[in-house]
Amino acid sequence: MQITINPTLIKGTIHAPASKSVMQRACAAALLRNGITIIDNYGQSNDDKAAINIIQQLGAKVTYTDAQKLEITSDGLPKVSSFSMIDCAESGLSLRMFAPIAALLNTEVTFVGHGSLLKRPVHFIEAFLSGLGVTVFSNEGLLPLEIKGPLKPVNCNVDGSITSQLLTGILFAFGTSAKEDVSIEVDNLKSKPYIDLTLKVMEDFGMNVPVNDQYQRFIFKYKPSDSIVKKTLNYTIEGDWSSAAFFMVAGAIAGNVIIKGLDVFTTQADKKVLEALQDCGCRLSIQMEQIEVTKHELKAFHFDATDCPDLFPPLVALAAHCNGTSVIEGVHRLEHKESNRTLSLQAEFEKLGVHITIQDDKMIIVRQTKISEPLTLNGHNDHRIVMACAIAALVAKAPVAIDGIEAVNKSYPDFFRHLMSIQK
Ligand SMILES: O=C(O)C1=C[C@@H](OP(=O)(O)O)[C@@H](O)[C@H](O)C1
Ligand SMILES: C=C(OP(=O)(O)O)C(=O)O
Repeated sequence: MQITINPTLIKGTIHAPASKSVMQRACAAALLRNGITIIDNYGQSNDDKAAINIIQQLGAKVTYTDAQKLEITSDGLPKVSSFSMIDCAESGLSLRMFAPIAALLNTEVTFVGHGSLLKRPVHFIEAFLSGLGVTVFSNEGLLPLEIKGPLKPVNCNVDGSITSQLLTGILFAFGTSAKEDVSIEVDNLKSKPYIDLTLKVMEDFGMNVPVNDQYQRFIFKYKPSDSIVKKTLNYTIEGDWSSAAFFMVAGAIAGNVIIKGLDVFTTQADKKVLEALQDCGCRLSIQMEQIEVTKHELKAFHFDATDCPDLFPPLVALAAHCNGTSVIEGVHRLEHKESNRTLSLQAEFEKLGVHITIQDDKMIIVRQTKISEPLTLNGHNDHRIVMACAIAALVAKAPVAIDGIEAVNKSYPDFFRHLMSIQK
């Protein structure tokens, strides 16, 4: 599907969608909890739907209540009736988080996926799980991934340099099954705040939470598990800073946006977008109930996105409108996302007259002359590239068409409806 964005000023209020990072973790935690969990403000993106389907496959009962909530009933142990196919759609987190959880079973399960997930590596999941005695086969480092446990938690080592998502899954799996003190050594962990988020959700769900020794070691102290059914847990999914970042940038470059529904005390990694907005000189008002961003003369900024890689696309759209040369660090984190985001951002922003060069781990972004003819951008089947292009198009000199806009369904199905609602 294609959309054409005409350059325009914007003004209005957006309610941030539910965080898919929190929602998918809450699904995992509800599966591993013995009792009923009622989820309010549940996510409805494709990644959220993938996690809901997966926990059903792994034995949880999920119903949608009249009060627009999600009720999840589980006896706390993943289970499958016989050979089972677990479909992660395009969600990297669902694959990497549920693989160690499904490995707790002694039944064979096969993880499959679609679209961009078919190109994302699984060799590190294979290496880690087979080191723990799990039988694992991949398709030469790609999906499908066959797993047959049972995984037994023992002292182990995991590489955190490509992604934090596998560690998230290991923490959930160990938190539910450790029968003695165990520690997980982690090398070179990236995306650290996502691990804070995992520990926070584990705590909220009453799980056995490990001690975090400077993100290098996670130590579980044995807690005997009780088999009694716990009382119903009500859990609300907080708003998503990663999605909201696009509209904050839109306010900074093209008018005025108020964003509601965000927790300013969150552990979400992408709250760090506020630092870039502060540095570039837009007008920013941060209150408990809302964040307001208003257009102003913008200057170049320097930002380290190593631990919040999803901010690259919106921050490139911001840098593209700043005077001077902006630098964003953490380029090595971009290769294994829905597209190779370094290449996608370079290709599409070049068409908009923005020059992006790479120096080792740094992305250098320089605004050049704006192109005054209508042009067509490619979304690279990557939701964040589509959203970055759409925001940048608000301040182009001519109409900009964007192909493949359905990719936004992965994280933010309402993105274009929200964007239309604030165009003046
Ligand atoms: O745990 C999570 O919810 C996520 C972790 C990050 O991935 P990496 O740990 O691979 O950087 C992030 O990019 C992804 O969108 C969501
Ligand atoms: C990379 C992303 O998600 P995931 O890795 O969970 O597919 C994302 O949402 O940008």
